[in-house]
Amino acid sequence: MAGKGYNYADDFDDDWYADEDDYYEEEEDAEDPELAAAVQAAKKASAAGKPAQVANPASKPAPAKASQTGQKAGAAAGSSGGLASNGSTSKKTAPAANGSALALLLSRPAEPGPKAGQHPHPTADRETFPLTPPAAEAFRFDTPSPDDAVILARSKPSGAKAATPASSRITPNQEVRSRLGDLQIQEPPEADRADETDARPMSHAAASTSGQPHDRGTTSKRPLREYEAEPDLARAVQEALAREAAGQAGKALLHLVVLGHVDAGKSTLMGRLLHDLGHVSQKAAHKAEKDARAAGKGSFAWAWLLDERPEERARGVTVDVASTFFETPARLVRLLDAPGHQDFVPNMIAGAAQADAALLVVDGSVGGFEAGFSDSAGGGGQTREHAQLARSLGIEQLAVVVTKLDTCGFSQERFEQVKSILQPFLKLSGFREAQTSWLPAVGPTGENLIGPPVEPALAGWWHGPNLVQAIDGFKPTARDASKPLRLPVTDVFKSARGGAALGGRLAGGALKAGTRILVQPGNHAGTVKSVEMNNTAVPLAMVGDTVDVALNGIDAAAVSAGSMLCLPQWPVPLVSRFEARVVVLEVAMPILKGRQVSVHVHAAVEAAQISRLVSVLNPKTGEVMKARPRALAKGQTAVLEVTLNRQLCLELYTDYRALGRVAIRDGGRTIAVGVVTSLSEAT
Ligand SMILES: Nc1nc2c(ncn2[C@@H]2O[C@H](COP(=O)(O)OP(=O)(O)OP(=O)(O)O)[C@@H](O)[C@H]2O)c(=O)[nH]1
Repeated sequence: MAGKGYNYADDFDDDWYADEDDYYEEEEDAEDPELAAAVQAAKKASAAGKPAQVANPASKPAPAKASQTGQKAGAAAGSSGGLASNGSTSKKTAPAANGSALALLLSRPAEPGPKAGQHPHPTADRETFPLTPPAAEAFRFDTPSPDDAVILARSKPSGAKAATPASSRITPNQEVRSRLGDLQIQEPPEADRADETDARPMSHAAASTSGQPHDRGTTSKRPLREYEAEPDLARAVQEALAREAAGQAGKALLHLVVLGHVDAGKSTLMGRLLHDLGHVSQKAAHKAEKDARAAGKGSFAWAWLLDERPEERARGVTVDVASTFFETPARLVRLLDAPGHQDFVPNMIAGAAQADAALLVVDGSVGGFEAGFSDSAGGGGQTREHAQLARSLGIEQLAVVVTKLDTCGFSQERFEQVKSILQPFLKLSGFREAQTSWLPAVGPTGENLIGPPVEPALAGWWHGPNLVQAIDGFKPTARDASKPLRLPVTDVFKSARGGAALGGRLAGGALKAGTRILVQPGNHAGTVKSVEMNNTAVPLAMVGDTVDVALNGIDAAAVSAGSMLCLPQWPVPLVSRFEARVVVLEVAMPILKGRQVSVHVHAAVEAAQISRLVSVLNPKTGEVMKARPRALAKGQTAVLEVTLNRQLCLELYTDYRALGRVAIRDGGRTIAVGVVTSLSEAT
């Protein structure tokens, strides 16, 4: 059954799939009658070609109708290509009230996918999503995250088939040293080291039955550890890393994403911060204020400053994650500002996938916090989804900024109340207390942004960090330049002479003028003409850098967000199918085989189908609890297989963490998040 280059771990034995046609003919789960009833309902509906009315095992009392169901014949609506979008783009519309989950689920359009003639990887901002009320309480990550499951499974060699032979274990630093000689490598933080080291062997375990490295397919079969950079590139990297290690490379660059519910005050906070740090001219500030007032939105003046940056208009960004640079005393910060509305969660995913750390902005006003933190029953705020997605996308460092306390007399009690509610949730979502800081701030007046509070009612009790101090407390992700080049494209520009310039953050390797490159999908070969960082020409870009790369030989029309820049000798896998180890989030109905979804990974979005439910795992040990489950319910850790409508540039999580994290969405809600454990390359 396994396709070419498709390696299951022992756990995922092929014979699980042997009786695929009898998939629904097996006994129901006696231990879970509601789940069984849901599956039955979905099966019947599937056979009749109409939506199923299922009991929702997650939110027990409310029956809900499924608009998409598991199906034997694979005939779910929209499976053959572009899926409908409802075209809703309203940024400020409040999410629909809970109302009738049944009616709303039925009226829910499918997740939008690429349209005919559109590039396989539409940019995240082109996606629009309906306002869908979630039907169950948000998933509480009171079990280990997918990362933790990987680590736990890996750390249990005895009995756990996922373990890798010790001989094949190479720590990242060993790899780097063997590649870069005696170079002084900047040591990653303890936690990162453990994570990387633990995660690496699991890739073999997850992807191979033989203990051999994962077969990366027809075009990219060589194990990454065999990669050696071209001598001149290796030398340039070596020198750059040495300069950084010696502290001669200037301030470290931090990628920071700003998250939070709609209207929490994100743009106002950051607009005011840019102004106070001297990054905005008085003229621009006055213009933003005037424009905002003229539009009858005077209170949004600071937000307009951030939302309408001139460079964005000039460059025509293709991923709608506003991005700008600013400097603090200790850091050069690339700011990624994600809109808060649920329609824009895909943009938030694209932003968070590039970030080293996050600011989670929460509205501290009475009622404001409650709306943003509400679960599905209360309308479904984005605070929960953003926090869970951010952690699932790899963000470990968080500062929670409680805004709008000026509306309640800067009440310390209110601040503590918000913290006491949110902190346990964040902990359960996987954020460590030691890596989470808290602070109050008021965007419009600049309280506690770059200095201590001035307002006596706040200064009287707040003696903790201000916003800049919180940002300076974040550590940039350590660089590991030992792998081949991977640059997921987030921006495409046309240069004056018609050539292509691509923007994005390097997820692996390095490049410089003269480097021969390949753009996938499409097999477009070209050469790097020049590299710019923050609008300044630079001689070299390394993993972690955000750059604009001008190319010779590449037509801008052939590239779009979600494409990948790589080396011709080390092409990125083009994948038509993959397996992922996921945590099932808040699902209104169980996930069944055949469900139509959209897959979000780095800057790419692709329509897909859940083609197999491989196993349910013990979240604590990573061991298989049930093979070929009939359905996946909220909170379960599972392995599932996804078949993409079109090819996608994808990597194993253990090879490139940033490129192997996946969010699976349906109907405008994220239903599962996890890490890619196995690839099936396109033939
Ligand atoms: N009183 C008060 N109002 C604030 C504060 N921060 C923001 N606001 C107001 O809240 C409204 C929303 O602010 P934005 O900055 O646009 O919120 P946002 O989170 O960026 O919104 P989206 O981008 O739509 O998600 C504006 O009217 C701001 O003036 C604050 O600390 N106190």
